[in-house]
Amino acid sequence: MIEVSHYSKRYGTHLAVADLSFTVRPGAVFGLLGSNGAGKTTTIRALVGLTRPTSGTVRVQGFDVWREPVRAKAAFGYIPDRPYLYGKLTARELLRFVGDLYRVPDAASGIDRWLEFFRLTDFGNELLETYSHGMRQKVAIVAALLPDPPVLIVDEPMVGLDPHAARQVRELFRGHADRGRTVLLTTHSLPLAEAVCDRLVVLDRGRVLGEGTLDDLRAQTGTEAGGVHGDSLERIFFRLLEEEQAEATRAREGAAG
Ligand SMILES: Nc1ncnc2c1ncn2[C@@H]1O[C@H](COP(=O)(O)OP(=O)(O)OP(=O)(O)O)[C@@H](O)[C@H]1O
Repeated sequence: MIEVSHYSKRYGTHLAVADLSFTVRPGAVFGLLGSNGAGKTTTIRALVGLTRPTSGTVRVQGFDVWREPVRAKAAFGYIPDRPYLYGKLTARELLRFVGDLYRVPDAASGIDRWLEFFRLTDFGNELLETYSHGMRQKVAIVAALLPDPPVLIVDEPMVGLDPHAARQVRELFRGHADRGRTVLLTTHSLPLAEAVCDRLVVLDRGRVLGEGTLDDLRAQTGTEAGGVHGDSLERIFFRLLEEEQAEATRAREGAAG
């Protein structure tokens, strides 16, 4: 379970996220969407304890990430957009380290299974500094999933993955939620969001433009109803941005006139 309540983050005078609230329940995949600079990574960084909220609270599995960081951090796996992996370790060494840290039972056979799943078995004993970007991304995904965390937090998961791996990862996230876990992801990939997310928040410049299921967003934007003929998320996303821009223009003209 993830609970974000009236979260705001200010960098100097710049308000990066303004009064954001949402809840992600077990069994759901929740998507955080938005343009560049919308505040997605800022929100993720608060959820994983890397930045302190200016105001509001963020909770993971009921633990306030700032007040009870160790308990909160034990409950989630985090896949960052640019994962840092120790280059002088092999993939197996890194994953054994993660297995020990989270006290994963029978980690060795889990590691074997994961390496095989991502076609990395032949490279398991190579140093991570020799891995390609996509291979590193796969290792970061395995490191987050090896402890089978109740909550999975993912920032831009598909960057650098080939189409086969991208499909595997999509199915992994859906499967994780379907086993009663909680998944939150940010993405620029509207097809990914459309394929796996139960609910979405669309952010722009730190503010919420829309929230809900795809059908809720269709209703909010007056786009076509759901089902096979329903509007795609892409059209809804652009409609929300257009509405926001039209409103900003009206406000500017009102202020000028
Ligand atoms: N450490 C920081 N110091 C100052 N401003 C920051 C910092 N981190 C982010 N920002 C600002 O906060 C806003 C939101 O940035 P954020 O990285 O959360 O966006 P994003 O939605 O993840 O964008 P993208 O899709 O481009 O990754 C931006 O205006 C950015 O310039």
